[in-house]
Amino acid sequence: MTKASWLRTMRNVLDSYHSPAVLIDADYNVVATNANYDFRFGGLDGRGSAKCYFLSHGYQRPCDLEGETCPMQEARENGHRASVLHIHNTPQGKEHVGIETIPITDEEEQTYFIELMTPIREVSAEPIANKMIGRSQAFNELVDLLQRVGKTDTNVLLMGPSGAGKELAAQAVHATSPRSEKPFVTVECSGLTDSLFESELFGHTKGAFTGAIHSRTGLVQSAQGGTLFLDEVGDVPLHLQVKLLRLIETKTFRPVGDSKAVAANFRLVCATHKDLQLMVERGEFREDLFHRISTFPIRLPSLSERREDLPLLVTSILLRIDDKAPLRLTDEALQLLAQQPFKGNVRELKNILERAVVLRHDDLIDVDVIQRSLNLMLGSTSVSQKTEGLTQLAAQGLSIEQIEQRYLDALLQVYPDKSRVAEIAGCSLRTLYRKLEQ
Ligand SMILES: Nc1ncnc2c1ncn2[C@@H]1O[C@H](COP(=O)(O)OP(=O)(O)OP(=O)(O)O)[C@@H](O)[C@H]1O
Repeated sequence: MTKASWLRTMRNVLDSYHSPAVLIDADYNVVATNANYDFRFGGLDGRGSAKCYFLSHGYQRPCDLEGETCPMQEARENGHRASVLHIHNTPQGKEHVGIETIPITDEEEQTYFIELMTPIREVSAEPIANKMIGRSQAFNELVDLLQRVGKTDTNVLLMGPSGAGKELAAQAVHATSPRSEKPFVTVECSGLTDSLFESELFGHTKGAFTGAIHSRTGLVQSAQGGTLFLDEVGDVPLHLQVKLLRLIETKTFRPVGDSKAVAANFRLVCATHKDLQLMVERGEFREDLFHRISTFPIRLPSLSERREDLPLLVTSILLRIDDKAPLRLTDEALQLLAQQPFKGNVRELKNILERAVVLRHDDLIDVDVIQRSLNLMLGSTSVSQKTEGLTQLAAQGLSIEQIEQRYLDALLQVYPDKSRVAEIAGCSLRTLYRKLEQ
């Protein structure tokens, strides 16, 4: 077979793939593309060939010399498939793409590589209002893990500081999974009291207890076929953890008041900002449950570990706040933001920007407005002053519940908006109302 006819055959092979695919020679030249690649990425544009690193990234030299992993090099060295996550330039802007590189040889024993590309839709490298956003190395490593585990049915434990995006990451795992067409159900574990735990999770029959006028479907049943997301799993009290363990181990549950066990079918994703391993050592979290839920642990980077993403996040959040007005920050305003420690991560950034939008004079937000927005937060030190004497309260012999009530009362005196209070207290609005009723 001549080289030309071998290449023709390879084009047919590429066309048999549903995803964008290219054929690359050992010298980084893309020598053939399939129709899907041409449609999404613009093709070779009449050129016989082009360097893969130039086509995908605009680089003048191979990716590894630009500080990125080159899947082709790995495939060449190991002689088997290699996969990485890259950000590619496309006619639609920068896009996260999963790349799988397969080494092959032609009849003259020359090595070529087939590269299959899977555009990753759950995240974005461009400012978009409602997606998980980022471009930094730390973010890309996170996306790579979410994608890999997303395709399986493995239990995932998302760890990381508050406001870093654990819930968004859980949704990305679900959206990547074969269960994506089924429900994604969140269980807010903080604030689940003894009496609520079972009826919330497992549901109850009519008349199961006083006040159970109707039967009720539990969250586990609602997640049937889909993903059950246990948020703040570290907040489940020790004596209730055994019930969770039983559910996870047996994949069955019994609605309150029902004698029959029901089969549960869900994929488990948990999240926590607590150090569960330390809690296990202290006897605050069951070791068997910890091992069950942490099959695939993923640590989310804090915002300070991915500061390069700040400008992109700012644009996306401004778009989310108002997609009609072309809101922007001056360079000086962005610099002031970049100096903030962001202990509250993306959620804190969002709050600063929301306040700035309220305070702004026009669509270009300047440094003074950002400073005023930051000052408003500093002004809320009255909250910490009000809550400072917690240890004294404990010394008075008050229970955790009583201290919690005082904390919430202090927050309510400063913030009339209960959603804001729930956000600061780190619980859902529903949980806040429940606690206030108590
Ligand atoms: N990468 C991201 N891109 C865009 N928005 C983000 C990103 N990460 C987080 N956010 C936003 O920040 C806020 C907090 O995110 P999320 O609730 O997922 O954090 P969390 O880690 O689950 O917080 P907590 O531990 O307090 O529950 C949300 O409004 C979310 O949309």
